[in-house]
Parts: sequence; structure tokens; C-alpha cells
Amino acid sequence: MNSNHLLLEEPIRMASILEPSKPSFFPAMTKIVGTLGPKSRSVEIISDCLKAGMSVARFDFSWGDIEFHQETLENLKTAVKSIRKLCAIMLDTGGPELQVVNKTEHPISLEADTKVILTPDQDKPATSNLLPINYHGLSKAVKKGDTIFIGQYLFTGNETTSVWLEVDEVCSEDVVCLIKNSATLSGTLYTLHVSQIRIDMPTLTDKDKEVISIWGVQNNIDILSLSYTRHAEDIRHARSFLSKLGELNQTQIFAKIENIEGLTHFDEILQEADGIIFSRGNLGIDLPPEKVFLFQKAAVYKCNMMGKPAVVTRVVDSMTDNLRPTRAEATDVANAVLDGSDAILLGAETLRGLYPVETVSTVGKICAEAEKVFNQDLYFKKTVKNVGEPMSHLESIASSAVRAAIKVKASAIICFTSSGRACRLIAKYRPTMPVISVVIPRLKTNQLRWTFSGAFEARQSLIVRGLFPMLADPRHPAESKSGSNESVLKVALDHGKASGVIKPHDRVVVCQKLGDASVVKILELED
Ligand SMILES: Nc1ncnc2c1ncn2[C@@H]1O[C@H](COP(=O)(O)OP(=O)(O)OP(=O)(O)O)[C@@H](O)[C@H]1O
Ligand SMILES: CC(=O)C(=O)O
Ligand SMILES: [K+]
Ligand SMILES: [Mg+2]
Repeated sequence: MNSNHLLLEEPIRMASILEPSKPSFFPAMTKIVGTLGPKSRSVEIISDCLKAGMSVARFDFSWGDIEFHQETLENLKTAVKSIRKLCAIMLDTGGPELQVVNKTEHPISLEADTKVILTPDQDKPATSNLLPINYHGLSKAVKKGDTIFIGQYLFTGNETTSVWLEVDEVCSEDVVCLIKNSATLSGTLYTLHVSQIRIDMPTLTDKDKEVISIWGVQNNIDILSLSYTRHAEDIRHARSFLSKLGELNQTQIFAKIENIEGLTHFDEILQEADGIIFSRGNLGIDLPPEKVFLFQKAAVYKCNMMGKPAVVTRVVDSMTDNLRPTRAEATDVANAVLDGSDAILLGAETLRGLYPVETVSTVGKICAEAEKVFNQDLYFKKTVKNVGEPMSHLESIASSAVRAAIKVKASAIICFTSSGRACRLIAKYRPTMPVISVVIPRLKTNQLRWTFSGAFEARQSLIVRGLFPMLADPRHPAESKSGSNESVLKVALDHGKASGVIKPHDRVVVCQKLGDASVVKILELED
């Protein structure tokens, strides 16, 4: 199998495991995406999450309205300004998600071995034997014997509120099910999963389009997380939709793979998408449990080889209610890093969990430890081999920069870029040191006004492992490539020093263009 079965490079001294880890400014090279919700929307909590290492904020439109999310976003903006740390904004669509509609929000008790009817008639109240759902096509999609799961949105497995049903019969649009376990549905949002069926609803729903054209446009979203992506066509369609929304033609699209249909079309989806989110919450139900790891490893590997960010979800569910993850979860986070993931996405833990800040910080610490034993050497060789020859000039420069930085034990790589392309290629080779990507704004026009590029490019690299962007002053526009960019380089070095990454007498590798030539140079710092 083509996965990165990464082994530790050399045997580890047992005693070294107990040595306290060196504190570092950057919590980890692996990025953390936090879902902002009821338990993580105050300026204070958001600031603490940012300080603990969150670099992407996910706004999940499966629940909450535009006003609610806008209020949260305003708080995020305040936090970003006050602690001076960039954060990317991700809009996560609702997509073709099946939901139980319980308008009264009263708890509903379901009793094992009795029957319950799922009906698309949303005017009926939810009761112990009738559950209205938001989808008319269920009766056509299921057959007797199929298994249906109903759980609290982003259910953690800890709740006693989820229920398994077995389809007993189909009566016109209704589906009669046998309840397999007793449970009480309490809480606001319940989603329905039916394994391995095709839902004939569009991936980008009308509601999603409305949210994107209002909230998305207003807030210049950096990343669209396209829930339930099933085909490459879904991405093309979303991209064409974004392209008509002004600045959102720069928004990146991350395909969320949440079911077997998405898994089957993974290769074509990866070609079209800017990144992939392995939605293990949903996938974990659609796939047999023993197959989940296999998909993760194979898919992360493919993303790595394409140089596209791979994001893994649902790692420390138990931290929703506890200060410590289970040992299985802690190991799982580390394995996601060893597999080559770029980022970890937190769902219930930050959305409605009791310890959002501690979760970000714990996950960051586990990632940092795993990065230390990541077999970069093996990874590098595989990546070079996979690219083949002849390499493109830029790819050869990028891989050389990483190799040089490792060989001279540089403490950082500084890479100049406008499009972000060069930095991403460097990140593809998984350097063991932070890459300070200096994004040089470019003057551009839409024939109405002149603006500078760079903000999207800088924030979008916040989901790429190892990249730490810095937006250069527009008074150093890209057009001034002629000089050696000494002044910007100085700012970048100062930035690295201030953040503790670069110290006196360190070596730093710089990747930039001098005249027409792309160069990799090694600096020996004095002070
Ligand atoms: N303003 C700049 N000053 C110096 N070097 C730069 C600058 N911008 C990019 N480079 C260097 O140019 C090379 C090409 O990188 P990259 O593709 O990211 O450049 P770009 O300017 O963003 O995009 P493009 O070359 O596609 O116009 C890399 O070696 C990169 O470090
Ligand atoms: C986050 C999410 O949607 C999932 O894991 O399914
Ligand atoms: K969603
Ligand atoms: Mg999901």
C-alpha cells in the first residue's frame, strides 16, 4: 500500500521520553482548526484558543444563523487584533445533511424493540413514535434491513442520546423502523446517517448558497469546507459559484470526504480541490470501523504527494467533557501527524465542549512531540521519487531549500512569495523547522479600484503544516524583485527573532528571487 508507514528514525532512549519538552513559541508545525460555537465565542476564549495554537476558525453552518456566526466572527476579529496573530476563516456548509426536525426541542424518549416512523412531514410534532426529518427521498433510498443512526450533531459516542434503527418497512414517503437501543434525544440538533445510500440532494444547497453570498462575501472567507463532497463536479460547481462573488474567487475549496461516495471518487476530487478534510465523524459511520485507518493513511499520502493540505477531524472527542484525552485518542493524534496530516480539526470539543482552550493546547503538544520523531528523511526521499524527473525549477528549488536547511541545521526557512506557490512547495517536503512565508503584496485591479493581493494568500497558508505567514508592507510590492529585498528580509528575521524561532548565531535558509534567478541562500546570523 502506498501509505507513509513512518517508523522512528532511530531507537529512542526510554529515559529521554521523560525529559520535559523544550518550550517553543510555535506550539506545533501541525495546524489546529477550531470550530467556534456556544462554548468558544467570547473574545477571551477565542484569544486563548489563538494563543494555544488555533490558526483557523471554522464556522459551521449546520447550525446557528448568520447573525449568531457574525457576532462570533466580530469577537474573533477583536481577538486577532489584540493578540496580533493571523487566523484564517473557514465556512463549513450544511450540505445534504439529514436532520431530525424537533421544533419544540422537548426531549424525545425512544424505547428499544418498539417502532418509530421517520416522516418527511415537518409539520408534525416529533414524538416517541414519529420523527419528522428534512428529506423527502429517504423511503426511496433505503430498504428493509438497512441500518440508520441518529445522534446529536458531532456526537462523541459518550452521549447516551444516540440511537440505532433498523428499517422494517417503507410506506409511501414514511420509513418504519425498529428501535435497537433505548435512548432519549435531547439537545438541539440531531443528524441522521444511513450507511452507504445515495442522497439525491445537491452538495451545495440553496441555503448554503445564501449563506455564502451573504456571510461569506461580507467576511472574505479564506476557505470553503464543502460538506459531503461526492464528486469532482461538486468542487467545479462550487468554484464556479464562488467565482461570481467578487473577492471570493480567491477562496480555496476544501473537499470534505464524509461518505463512501466521496471515498470512491477520491482521486478525481483531489485533482479539483485545494485541500481535503477527512470527516471521520461521518466516515466513521459510513465505513466499517476496521477500514477507517486504511482510508486515512492512503488518502493523506495522496494529498502529501500532491502538495495539498490534508485535515483530519474528530481526534479527541472525549475532551468535550474531560480535561484529558483517552490514551487511544492521544495516540491517534500523534499517528495523524506521523501519517503526514497538515492540520487537526476540532469539532464538538471546541463547539460545545467544556475545555476548548485546553483541548487546543493538548492537541498542539501531542502534535509537536510527534513532529520530533517524524521520519522526515524517508518522507523526503519518497516525495522526490514520486515527483520524478525532470523536476520543475520551482520544485527543485523548494526541495533543495528543505534539504539545505536540514543539512545546515537551520532554525527556520524564510521564503518570499506572492502567490504562495513557493511556500507550499517547501511545505510539501515537510521541513523540520518553521517556514516563515513572507507574502509580498501585489498591486491588482478589478477595473474599478486598485487593491493589494496577499491577505488571502497569507491566511490560507495557516492550514499548511510548517507555514507561518507574514504579510509584508505593501510599500515593498512584488514588482521590486530587482533589489535583493534586504529590508523585507530584515523585517522577516526580526519577526522570527521576536517570536523566538530565530536566535543569535543561528543559520537561516532564504528562498527568493534575485533578478531572474530563484536562489536558495544560507545566512549565518551574527546577532
Ligand atoms: N517579491 C519577491 N522577492 C523576491 N523573491 C520572490 C518574491 N516573490 C517570489 N519570490 C521568489 O520567486 C520564486 C517563485 O515563487 P512564487 O511562485 O511563489 O512567486 P510568485 O511571485 O508568488 O508567483 P509567480 O512566480 O507565479 O508569479 C521563489 O523562489 C520565490 O521565493
Ligand atoms: C467534522 C465533521 O463534519 C465530521 O467529522 O464528520
Ligand atoms: K457542516
Ligand atoms: Mg460531518
